[in-house]
Amino acid sequence: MSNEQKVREQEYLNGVLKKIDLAQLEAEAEVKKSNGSLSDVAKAWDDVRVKTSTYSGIVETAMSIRQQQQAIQERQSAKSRAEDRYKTLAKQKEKPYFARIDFLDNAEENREKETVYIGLASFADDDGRFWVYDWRTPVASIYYDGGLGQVDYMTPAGKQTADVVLKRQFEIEKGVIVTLFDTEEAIGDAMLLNALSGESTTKMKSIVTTIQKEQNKIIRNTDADLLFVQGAAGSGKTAAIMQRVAYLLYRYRGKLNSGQVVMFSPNQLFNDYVDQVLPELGEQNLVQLTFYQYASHRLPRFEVQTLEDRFEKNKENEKIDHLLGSLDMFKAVQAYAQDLNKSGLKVRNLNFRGEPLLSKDKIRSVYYQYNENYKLSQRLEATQESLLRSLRSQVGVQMKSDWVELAIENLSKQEYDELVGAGQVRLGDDQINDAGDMTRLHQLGEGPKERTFSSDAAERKFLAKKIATQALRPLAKRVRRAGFININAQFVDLLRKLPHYLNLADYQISQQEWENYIEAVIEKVKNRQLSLSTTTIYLYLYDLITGKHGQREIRYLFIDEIQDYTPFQLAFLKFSFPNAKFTVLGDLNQAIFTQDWASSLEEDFASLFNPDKVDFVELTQTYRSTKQITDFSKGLLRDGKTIEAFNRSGDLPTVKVTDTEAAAVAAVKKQLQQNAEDGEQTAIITQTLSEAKALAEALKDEPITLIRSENQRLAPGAVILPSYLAKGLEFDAVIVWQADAAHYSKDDVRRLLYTVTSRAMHRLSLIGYGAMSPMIEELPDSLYILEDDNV
Ligand SMILES: Nc1ncnc2c1ncn2[C@@H]1O[C@H](COP(=O)(O)OP(=O)(O)OP(=O)(O)O)[C@@H](O)[C@H]1O
Repeated sequence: MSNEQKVREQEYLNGVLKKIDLAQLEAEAEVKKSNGSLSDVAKAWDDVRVKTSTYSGIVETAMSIRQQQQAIQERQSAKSRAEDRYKTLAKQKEKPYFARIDFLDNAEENREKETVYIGLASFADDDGRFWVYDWRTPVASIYYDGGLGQVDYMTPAGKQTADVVLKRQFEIEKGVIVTLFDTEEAIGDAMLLNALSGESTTKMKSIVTTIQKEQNKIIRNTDADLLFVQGAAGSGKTAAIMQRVAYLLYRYRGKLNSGQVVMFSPNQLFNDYVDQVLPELGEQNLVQLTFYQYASHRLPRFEVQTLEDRFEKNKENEKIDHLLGSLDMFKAVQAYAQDLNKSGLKVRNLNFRGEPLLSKDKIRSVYYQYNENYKLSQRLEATQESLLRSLRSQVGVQMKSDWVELAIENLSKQEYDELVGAGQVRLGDDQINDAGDMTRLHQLGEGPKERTFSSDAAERKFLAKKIATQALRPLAKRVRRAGFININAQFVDLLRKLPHYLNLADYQISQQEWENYIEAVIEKVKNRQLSLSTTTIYLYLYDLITGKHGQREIRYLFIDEIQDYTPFQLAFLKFSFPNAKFTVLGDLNQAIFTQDWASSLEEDFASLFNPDKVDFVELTQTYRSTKQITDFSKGLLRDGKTIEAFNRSGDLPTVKVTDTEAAAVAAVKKQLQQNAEDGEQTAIITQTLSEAKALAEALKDEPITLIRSENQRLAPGAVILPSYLAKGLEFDAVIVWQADAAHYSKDDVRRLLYTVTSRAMHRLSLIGYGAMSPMIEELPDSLYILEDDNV
């Protein structure tokens, strides 16, 4: 790169910065102006005359209040627009752009060379000249999608082709170009290497300057209803979808807001880890939650199984879990619910004063009096209406009953006043808040009013009606909430009848095993506990019976770590978010909950969508770890060959197996100190929580934080955490604890070992005691350094 070119680029940069300065001054003036006009409008409140003596006066007052409100709203939004612009400009001033492309647009006849600078946001001056283009504009796609020469890119008007003649990348700091280089590749390795060599922080960063071609496909996909991303650990799946959200919010600005984008993430720690990416890109955060949070929010009275419990304690029922998580099960629930249209609804009596007022039989006969063409939801609605009518007619019956008579006699003065509404001060002028209040005031007339009755009988009737209505109100509420349906009994009934809807033998489950399982579930339900798979079935059944339509306003749904979901859960999410387009990310090699059947997940889920609307992207290149760490972790897998390490070099992983546990703890301490000296943030990853606790106790003199629950915050400095909480996260250095034969020898923890080792960016140490893990022993010696056990 000639010096002359560098000087010219710096001149361009200076020009941009000057324009940004000007624009910032304007934005500042705009903020001030809107502040001023806001206070003018506020003062105008004094001019609003409150006229309440005549109806036209009230209407006039209401109109001027409304106008006032509108004026304030307009000024307020002008103010926040100006403030947003000011903030964006301030950010742009630090680093207005990071790349430049020169190209000839094949669509244009005279084919003049165009130059486009690409940054985090567009910047145009008052004359409409674009100095910088947002990375999400169609033309910016050229930068990510190819090297020099012909490149296709998508615009809202269709596919375009450009002939790229220059790609230049910049590092700008405080208004000065630090480095710049031309590249022929999509994104130069040098830039990527630079981006990847940094230290980890507790927050994920945006990757816009170095988005890779395959990731760009994920980010800009707008066609698919289901976009399935399969990618190795550290291949940037999460990074890509965070940028995808920013892209979608930009592309559909005005039609889509961040509240309509939901992400299901593996744990709360992960939510914390990624929550800066979108704000860094100038967008608001999306809604993030875990499946556990979603389910337990919907079932507040149940204790839904936690991650810890799911991972550590519930491994005995694999066959049954397989069945409960299957699409067969999903369809069986549907078929069962369909049959409830004919018979079989489980209801409970609606008791009043200890007696059934609306008995089970009565409710059931109402429910089934409608013809078979009714949907379950219509049937329920019609039943509710009918039961509410019965309750209303009960008011008349109850009014004449002895208990009401007694209640009237026993009324205290205060209760009496409350019932008749006597002595209450009517709405006075001092209580007028808005035009609605004023209209009410007009209708009520003025002054407090005592209620008088024409006769004792009239008074008694009035009181009796009030008392009976009040007493029946909780029952009406239960009817409205469909509280007469005995959903627990219904759920157990579903499990009992399941063999009519699917073949247990397909899942190698005997009748006896199934019955035993049902007994265990009944016990759990009595204690208000549900496993994650049963929770989903329970919710689905409930939604089918009550006709819940799901959250229609959600437009995009992201599911990270999809391999830990069951097909049932996914089908349920599709049902619950009927208008959402799905982007799901997974790595079958990191399936730590669902094990073997994870391999059919992709197919199962895709079968729920129109095949023309399903896209699949595979990411094989990994970015997180050094080549040495990636080669080691992929070596642990039976079929890890397709994973390609990015060529960033570091030390070989070390493996140390000591004779005793105490010696292994000492080795961990030593490694921790070494990492701290080298400025590498360490995570010690254990298999289970109890092991994490035990090790934390043994290391209690070290500055280290135990992360025991997914709801905890990720702390800076060294941490110790169980494997299932490390999902999706990354650390400079990882120490895998108990990496030995006693803990890592069965094949079912192979993926787990892969998952935990792939969390390391720069340094990986495996420490255990007793015998070496056979999974490590199988690896070629060249992949790691075996340290002897003298500490
Ligand atoms: N194009 C890129 N440029 C710079 N850094 C990248 C790029 N792609 C990914 N990375 C970085 O690589 C690391 C791993 O990315 P990410 O966490 O998105 O991977 P993942 O596929 O979700 O991994 P896992 O399945 O293990 O959770 C992150 O630090 C991310 O910032």
